[in-house]
Amino acid sequence: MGWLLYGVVIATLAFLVSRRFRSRGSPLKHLRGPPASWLYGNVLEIASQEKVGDLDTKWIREFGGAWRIKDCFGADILMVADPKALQHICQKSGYDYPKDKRWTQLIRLVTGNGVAAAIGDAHVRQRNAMNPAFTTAQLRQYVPVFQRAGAKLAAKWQAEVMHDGNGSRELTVSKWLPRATLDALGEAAFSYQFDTLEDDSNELARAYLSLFSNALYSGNKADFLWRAIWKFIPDNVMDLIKYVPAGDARKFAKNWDIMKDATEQLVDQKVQDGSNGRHKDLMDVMIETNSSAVGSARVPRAELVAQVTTLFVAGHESIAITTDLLLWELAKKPDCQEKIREEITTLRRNLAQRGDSEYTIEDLESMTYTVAVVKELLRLHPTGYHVHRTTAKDDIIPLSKPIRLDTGELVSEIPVEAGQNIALSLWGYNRMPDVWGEDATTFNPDRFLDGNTGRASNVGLYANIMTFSAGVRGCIGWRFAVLELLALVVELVEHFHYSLSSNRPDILPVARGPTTYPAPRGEEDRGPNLPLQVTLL
Ligand code: HEM
Repeated sequence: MGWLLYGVVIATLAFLVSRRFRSRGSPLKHLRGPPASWLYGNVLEIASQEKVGDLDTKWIREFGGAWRIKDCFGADILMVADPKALQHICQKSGYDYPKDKRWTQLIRLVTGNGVAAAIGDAHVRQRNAMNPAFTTAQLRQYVPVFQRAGAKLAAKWQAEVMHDGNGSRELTVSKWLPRATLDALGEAAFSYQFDTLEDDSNELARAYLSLFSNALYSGNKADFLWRAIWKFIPDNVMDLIKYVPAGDARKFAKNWDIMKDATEQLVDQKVQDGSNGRHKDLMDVMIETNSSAVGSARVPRAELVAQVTTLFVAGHESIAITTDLLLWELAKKPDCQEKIREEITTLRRNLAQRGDSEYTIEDLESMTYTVAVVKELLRLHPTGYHVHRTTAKDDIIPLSKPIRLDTGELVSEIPVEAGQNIALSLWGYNRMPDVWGEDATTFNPDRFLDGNTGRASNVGLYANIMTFSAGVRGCIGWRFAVLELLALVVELVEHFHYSLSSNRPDILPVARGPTTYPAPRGEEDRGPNLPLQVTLL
């Protein structure tokens, strides 16, 4: 029954969509782009490319910093990697380039109507309620939490590698990292102990930990067609989609019910108890900011709950996967591990001299080589490799380097109509030879020590990279993420040496879902899966 409904809706809307796009005469019609099927456009090949970014690399080489790809049913998507275009869209145009409706709908299904899905006034209100939880003063309090989570994971790995007595073992590091980052976020955000490193039976933790695999491309092509028509469905009708007994919606709805019920209880308890004299966690700050807001600036309870689920979803797997990728790069570079260890030795010595056991933001940021490694990793491996936007009004997007149209004409700007979908290639920009030089695809942390932070300036939120996107919809947790990454590197590199697994050395960064992840060749469809040989030093 569900599939019948699915088929009828898709067939009807496909007809409408194709008429709409054929009749419009898009201003993108002379933009060059790859060949595409009418039904699936280029979206299927993006989800099934061998390595994330293979296509972006090919397309940038062929067409320059902006090109046209196709969505399902023949609709145009403007794809950009050009730094000036990204600055214009993300940093200079405020809310003129909102998220593509398909993505906000998907996010609403997964996390409720929190800040990542909210648009317009609701977004401003939610961002304002969240901002005070990410100030330097607040971040200072989260650093010891990151340190404890990393140390606990290191102890776990130590027990694992000592299990058969020889101090070296192949570990699937990606199995453990999301637990450590979820535990850290639980404590920093809520003073809540998930303790998933000890026991993963907590229902709420399981709901969060299984979300990522639910969002992967399962090989069901109909999901792409289904999502392509969401753009044309009014929001109140979309709210009923979770009841359609087919596709992603069903999986997400089940997860959402668990997350929502448990999170409501947590939020209500927090509102009632306050911080009770202990350090304020992220949620205490959000609740306090909200209770002093008046009228329409106040975030209603349902949004507050969605806010929390959003933070948990946005803030744990992203860091876990980035750490996977970081350990993978380090496993290929023993000299790099050694340099990091030298800085950790200095850090521990300084702490001992001060009589401290906990490090601070300044301690972490003074580890210049380690910071350069984290920057370089974030540049080479942006977990969210594409970000999707649309245009709220007609506009002209400037380019830093002209591109050639199919007429042969060279242009330095692209006119766009209201409602045009745009894919921002964060991956493409981060690896553009025009910006990063001829070694753009090489892992070389020294570029950040040599002051080569890219030839385009003031792009993105950190280190001139687009990994955290930018502007009003840029990542609110970017500094939280960088500090947690640094703390994890300290705790996980100090006593362990990493090398590639001799059984499965061929690791691919794959793109089966909205975020990339590492997996051995042949095991790409199973989600993050990084085996490394871990040796206790
Ligand atoms: C390495 C880790 C992370 C990466 C690579 C990352 C990346 C991103 C990107 C690219 C966006 C923009 C998405 C879009 O425009 O569609 C984003 C948004 C967001 N991120 Fe992160 N993020 C990371 C960690 C975190 C953490 C730790 C938190 C919170 C604790 C967080 C919270 C958010 C939120 C709430 C948004 C939505 C912002 C809005 O729409 O106003 N992220 N992130």
